[in-house]
Amino acid sequence: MDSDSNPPLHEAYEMLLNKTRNSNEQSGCDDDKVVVVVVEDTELAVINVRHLAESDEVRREKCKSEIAKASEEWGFFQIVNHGISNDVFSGLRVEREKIFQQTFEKKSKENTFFNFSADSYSWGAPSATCIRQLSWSEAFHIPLTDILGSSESNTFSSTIKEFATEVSTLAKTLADILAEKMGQKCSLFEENCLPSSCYFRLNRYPPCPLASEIHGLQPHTDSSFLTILHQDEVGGLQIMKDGKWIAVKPNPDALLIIIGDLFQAWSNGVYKSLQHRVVTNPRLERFSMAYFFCPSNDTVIRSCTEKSEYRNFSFGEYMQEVRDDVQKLGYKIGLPKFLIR
Ligand SMILES: O=C(O)CCC(=O)C(=O)O
Ligand SMILES: [Fe+2]
Repeated sequence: MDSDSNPPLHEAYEMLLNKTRNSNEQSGCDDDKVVVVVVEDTELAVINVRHLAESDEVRREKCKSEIAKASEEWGFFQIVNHGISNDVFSGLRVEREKIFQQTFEKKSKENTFFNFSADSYSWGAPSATCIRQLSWSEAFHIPLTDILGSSESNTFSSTIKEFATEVSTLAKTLADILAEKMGQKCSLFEENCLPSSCYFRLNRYPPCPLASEIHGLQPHTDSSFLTILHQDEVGGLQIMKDGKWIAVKPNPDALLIIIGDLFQAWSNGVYKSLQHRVVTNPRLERFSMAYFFCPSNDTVIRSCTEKSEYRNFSFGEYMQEVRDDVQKLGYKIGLPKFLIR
């Protein structure tokens, strides 16, 4: 990628390094290195979702149970035969290239061609106060309402629209299965998680010569009900299980499903919102794209169980807390703030 396109990550790194050297402030940054922990490269569950369309009920139910079990035990699974065509992904790759190749200056400004607001673009973690909070990456985080609601016609918006239509059906199918396995038949997703309330994110991780020291993306949970993630062949995604980071081997045929905070709150902790992070690569550029299955801002998330660990909250309120914490602290707190004490 052209040097004009890259965000000033090196400068941000130097600045944070100097800041750490010159100050004794701790501010949640007591450990300025990425903690090196055991990484196991295991075979993670791969679920063939074609079975959901089978006439044989036993096979259908078995597949649904696998989905629920993985969401309870891991908060993560991979799916194959998901029905989203390779053509859609090829189209997305072309558009992604175009959008990241623009100059950094252009990316950071309001973009009328792509119809994005300036805050769709982010890089490096702007409110990082120490190196541990720096993410060696850039991203476009796009509210799908900006694209689906626009009459703008260009290859970027038509490719995203096509993807959004296919992926939203998949997301809703998975969410309905998870609700059914909690004994709930509800209209929550049908009524509140419309394609236009969801988000699409394009991530780019430039090669990082300081690989062992910095994250590509700092550890976090997703604020969605669930996330559908596509990663390229480079690798770097790690998930947290029983206190260990586990590397997710790239599988070109699979999509990754990550349970987010809203499902954890809604299921009162039965489904686990998964901590994950991306580690950098010293030589290779990496890309990923994520679809966040989210409700409208005014949707109230209340547990489907009689008693809940979490108080009720609206999605809008939740996101506001997340934004405020990231701004103030450099990182997200998320669900622990909503625990009933
Ligand atoms: O790049 C990846 O593999 C993970 C991206 C991610 O976690 C996110 O965008 O929330
Ligand atoms: Fe994530």
